[in-house]
This record gives sequence, structure tokens and C-alpha cells, in this order.
Amino acid sequence: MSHAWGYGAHTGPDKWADSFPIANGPRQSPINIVPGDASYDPALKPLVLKYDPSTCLEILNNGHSFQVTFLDDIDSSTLKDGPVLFNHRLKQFHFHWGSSDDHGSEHTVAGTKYPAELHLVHWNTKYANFGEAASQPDGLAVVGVFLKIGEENPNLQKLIDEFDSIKTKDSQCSFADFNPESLLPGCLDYWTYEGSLTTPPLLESVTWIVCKEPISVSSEQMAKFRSLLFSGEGEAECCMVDNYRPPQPLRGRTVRASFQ
Ligand SMILES: CC[C@H](C)CCC(=O)Nc1ccc(S(N)(=O)=O)cc1
Ligand SMILES: [Zn+2]
Repeated sequence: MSHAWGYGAHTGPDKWADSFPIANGPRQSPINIVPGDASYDPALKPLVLKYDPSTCLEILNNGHSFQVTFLDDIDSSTLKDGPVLFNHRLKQFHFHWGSSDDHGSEHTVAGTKYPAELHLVHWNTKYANFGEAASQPDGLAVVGVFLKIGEENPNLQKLIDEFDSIKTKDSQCSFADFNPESLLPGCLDYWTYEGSLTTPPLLESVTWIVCKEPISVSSEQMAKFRSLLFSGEGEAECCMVDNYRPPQPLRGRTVRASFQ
């Protein structure tokens, strides 16, 4: 298969190893998190997330998900502490979701699937840039937040309101003054483990930080996520749904908890 990967029958997660053999590597993501097997680590610090809405640049459909990208040339939107030893800068955030409300997250918790999962992608500023960092074992830190069906989420609505402009693959529009902090749960208790990107190139460079507490999304809002398209303008329409990789083997890794 060329590097044209996707989530369909012929291009999906079960085929990725053909072009990306690291798909069968020792620290792949996502995983099923088993709270009872996680070890509480009192040395884990609270997460320190400081985001500057003015660094928000644009919202785009990259054919795999929709993504909001940030200016990362200075330390204005950062992740510090938590399980990481160095300062990290926010590069982008995006989501993964299902074709119905009963599945769609990448990580699962004791087998429980959530309808969607938010990923806030940060890179370690001990490296020159995102691309460099992405090739290092301690180069990236991704904060995962589960979405759970409930009250309409006015902060998610600000993203959904842009969907008409980014319906098809490779469409984008400018998007300013959005604070990703508004998408974080009230409690920042987390599980953490050493893993990978969950899409090709599946690089094993991610310190995963998965929040225990979900944020809310309404069923109607989830339906709007599913109105986005994997396909490009003028192509046969293919709804953007089920853009998640299923849990991967733990391979002896330890999952630590920041809470008891
Ligand atoms: C060097 C180029 C870079 C690897 C390719 C662009 C990129 O950013 N990929 C990416 C980012 C985050 C995730 S996830 N879903 O958060 O694990 C998956 C893939
Ligand atoms: Zn992701």
C-alpha cells in the first residue's frame, strides 16, 4: 500500500503494518486502560497547561480528522510538569469519533468506549521543532480527553460552527481566539504511559496523558462531527466516521495514575 492510509476496509488499521511496520512495535497506542492495574505514583506532578487563545491559527480537515493548529514559535501555549521533565509547546488538537454514540474513542477504560476522544498534541522544546521531536522517544506529549454524551458543549459548538467551511478533505479556514483550556475537564487527574502516534507514521515518541474525567458533548453535536467528509471536493462523498485505531497490545508497559 502506498502511504495512502485511512480507516476503510483496504486502508485501515489492520493494513497499516504493510507500509508502517512499527505498527507492531513494543510501545503502540492507543491501549485499553485498566484502572485496577494502574499504579498510583505520588511523584507524579499535577498537569500545568497554559494556553494563549491568540496563538490559535486555523481549523482544517486533513482527510483523517479535523484539527485546530497553533503558532508554536514561542512558549505561549505550553504543557509543563505532569509526567514530563521538559516544557512542551501545543502544536494542534484534533478528535477521533465513531459512526454512532456507543463507540469512537481510541483509548478505552476497562473496555468502555466513549463516543469521541480529543487529542492535544505538544512537542518537547528541548528539540528544534515538531518534526524533530516526533522522531525522539521523549519528543511528544499528547493529552487525551474523553467526550461523553450529555449536555450540549458550547465550547465544542464554536468548532462545530466552522464545519461548513471545512467539510471536505484539505479544506481549511482561519480560526482565531479559541482557548483549548475550555475543552479540558474540571479535574485533571490522569493516567500516563509511554506510547505512540495513533495514526501513521505511528512514531513511538509520545508520552500519553489521558484524563480520567470526560467532557460533555450532545448527541446532536456528535451527529455534526459525522457530517464532515474524508473525501475531497468533487469526490464521491465519504462521511468522516470511525477515524479511530483500536487498542493495541500493552507489551508489559506500566500505566501510572496521578490519583488514588
Ligand atoms: C513529523 C510529522 C508528523 C509525525 C505527522 C503529522 C502529525 O502531527 N501526526 C500525528 C499527530 C498526532 C497523532 S495522535 N492521534 O495524537 O497520536 C497522530 C499523528
Ligand atoms: Zn489523535
